[in-house]
Amino acid sequence: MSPSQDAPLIELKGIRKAFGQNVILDGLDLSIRKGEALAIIGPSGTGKSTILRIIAGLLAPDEGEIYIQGQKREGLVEDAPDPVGIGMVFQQAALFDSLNVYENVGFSLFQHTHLSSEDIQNLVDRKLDMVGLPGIGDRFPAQLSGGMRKRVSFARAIMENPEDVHSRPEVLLYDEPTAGLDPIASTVIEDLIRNLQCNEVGCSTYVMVTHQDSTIRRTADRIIFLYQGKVQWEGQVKDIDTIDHPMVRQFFNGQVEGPIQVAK
Ligand SMILES: Nc1ncnc2c1ncn2[C@@H]1O[C@H](COP(=O)(O)OP(=O)(O)OP(=O)(O)O)[C@@H](O)[C@H]1O
Repeated sequence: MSPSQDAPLIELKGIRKAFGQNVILDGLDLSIRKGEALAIIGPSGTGKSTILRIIAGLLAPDEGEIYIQGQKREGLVEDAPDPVGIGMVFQQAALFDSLNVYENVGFSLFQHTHLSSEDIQNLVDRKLDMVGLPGIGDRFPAQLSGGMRKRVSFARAIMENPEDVHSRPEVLLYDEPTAGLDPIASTVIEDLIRNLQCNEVGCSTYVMVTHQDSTIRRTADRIIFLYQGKVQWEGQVKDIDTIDHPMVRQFFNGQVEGPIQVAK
């Protein structure tokens, strides 16, 4: 294997990020390989979403270097495109209240393609089927439950432009995609994330931030545990019930007492 094939797809080196006096990431190193399903876990407020925003090129670190496919990123993604597409699935993305589900999910296709309404309708129907919500295209967001709105947002986030084969990002960043969903709806989304990962030509890469035990177990291969600005533990999903790392045990057992300081 040549060195470039062997290189990580994404590499963060010595990343430091503070908001005011509050140091969130403190010399973070992280490598992500092509085809990996990585979960970043850790207590609330430890900087998991901040890492996703830095990887996506939406937020600049104060210090440190970011390499995408071996190429050093200068500035933000808006300054220079990355050599591979990196997409972020914002689960909280609000739907447009004045548009129905069909118009919301097909929004980018209406804006950026010349597809017919019928073609867009078919593509939207397929995505709604995938998120387990067939036949709701005519409804408006106000007529949906909170969980249904999240799944519609998800359907919109994974909509691809069939006129542009490159519209599908090679790396997807998921920020708490199953938060607030019931266990069955969570399973639908978890399976979908896994099924979307691999196709005939290979496996794409994703980074998952989640607090949901089922989502960690069902969507991740590798896990990093973040606390106090650094990676405290790194391992495989299969290790989480047997590893005796005190922070990992406290986290999965939901214990108040332990090395992780609980904000009271
Ligand atoms: N733009 C910002 N300005 C000021 N502080 C910020 C900003 N963005 C994030 N923070 C702070 O940085 C810290 C880390 O936030 P972040 O959202 O990355 O944590 P998280 O681990 O994803 O948390 P959670 O699990 O609760 O979603 C928090 O204390 C947050 O208040």
